Amino acid sequence: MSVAIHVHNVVKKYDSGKITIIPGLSVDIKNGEFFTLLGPSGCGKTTLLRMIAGFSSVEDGEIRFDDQVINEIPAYKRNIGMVFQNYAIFPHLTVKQNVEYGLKLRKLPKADVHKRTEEIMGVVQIDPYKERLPEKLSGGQQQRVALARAIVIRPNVLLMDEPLSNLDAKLRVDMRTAIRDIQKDVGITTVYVTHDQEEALAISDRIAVMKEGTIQQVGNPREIYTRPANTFVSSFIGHSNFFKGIIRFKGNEKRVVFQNGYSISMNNLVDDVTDGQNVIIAVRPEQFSIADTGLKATISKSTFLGQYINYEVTFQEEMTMDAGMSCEFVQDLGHANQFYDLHNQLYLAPKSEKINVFTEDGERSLIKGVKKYD
Ligand SMILES: Nc1ncnc2c1ncn2[C@@H]1O[C@H](COP(=O)(O)OP(=O)(O)OP(=O)(O)O)[C@@H](O)[C@H]1O
Repeated sequence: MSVAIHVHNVVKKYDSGKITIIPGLSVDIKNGEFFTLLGPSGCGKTTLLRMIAGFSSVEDGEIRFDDQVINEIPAYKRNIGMVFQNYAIFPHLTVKQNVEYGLKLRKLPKADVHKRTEEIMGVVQIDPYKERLPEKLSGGQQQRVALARAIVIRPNVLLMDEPLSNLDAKLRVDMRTAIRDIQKDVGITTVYVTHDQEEALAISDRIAVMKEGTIQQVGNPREIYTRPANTFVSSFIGHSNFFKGIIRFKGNEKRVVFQNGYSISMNNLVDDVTDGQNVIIAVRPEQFSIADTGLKATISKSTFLGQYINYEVTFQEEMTMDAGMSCEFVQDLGHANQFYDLHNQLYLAPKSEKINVFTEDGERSLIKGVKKYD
């Protein structure tokens, strides 16, 4: 029976309380949801996952599965399925024996063991190799075995820690689609850890973006990408070009003005912005269009990526947040009719309806709830 997971004010300390890794974190994960913890290395994703699993103690706060507090329940009684980066399957057992293992441990009747094993091997598509030893399987196939072994026991929750990071790029993409489909098929609450933002966007119902043991934002992939809560999320998920700017009121209209005087009208800024307020304007590489006037950019590098050309550009130093910052824009080859070489100069104009504006310290978004995106 799949459950909701409630994490309430949870604290993690190491070194007899001297180091605090998670200072008090709360998050609610819905029943049946594919929920991803995403953040840079060392931010505490694995620590949080291990606390949910019961492998790591909880110093303060509470973790509940539905209504049941599980803080003191040992890992083996939490009925959890886990999949790790290093597949953790038994090398001396065949695929079928690996999958059966957890069921036999639970002393299920033989007929049930057989039925459930066959069923799951079908779901994750490993039945053709069921008599093989793991060493005779590819990485992707081994990871399917690990997944089958984790879900065959019908756990309350499925926890996955960077399960794809040992696979090559193409297989990662295939496997993430497979994992997503299988998770929806069996409908089990899943917490997935990754530091790969593209993977998180592709696979998740919702994502929690973490930094230094705190959650910066929780939202569905589209919200996280299009409406990041602060500049950390904005630059961690995809690329953002940050410019210094200032808010100007012109009658009923609110504008953000770049340092070179170029301005764009914003119709969805929060009410508490003030005339003359310093802000940070975040423009995604794909949010620029080439124009006759706007921000003057010089091409410093161009990379052909098949469907797109990615350009690195420099703007006037005082316009960007820091002088060494790499700025980027992309040109969709399907629509572009002119291409640029090194040192070429051009004007880039941000498409204003999607631009995010943040407070000067980058901590808060100044755009308020825009619900519809094109
Ligand atoms: N047993 C431990 N004792 C002391 N510090 C620890 C211990 N385990 C983890 N840490 C520290 O806790 C922090 C969070 O680690 P954690 O493994 O949760 O990060 P992560 O976000 O999963 O990173 P990665 O993506 O690199 O796996 C790190 O700074 C790590 O050094």
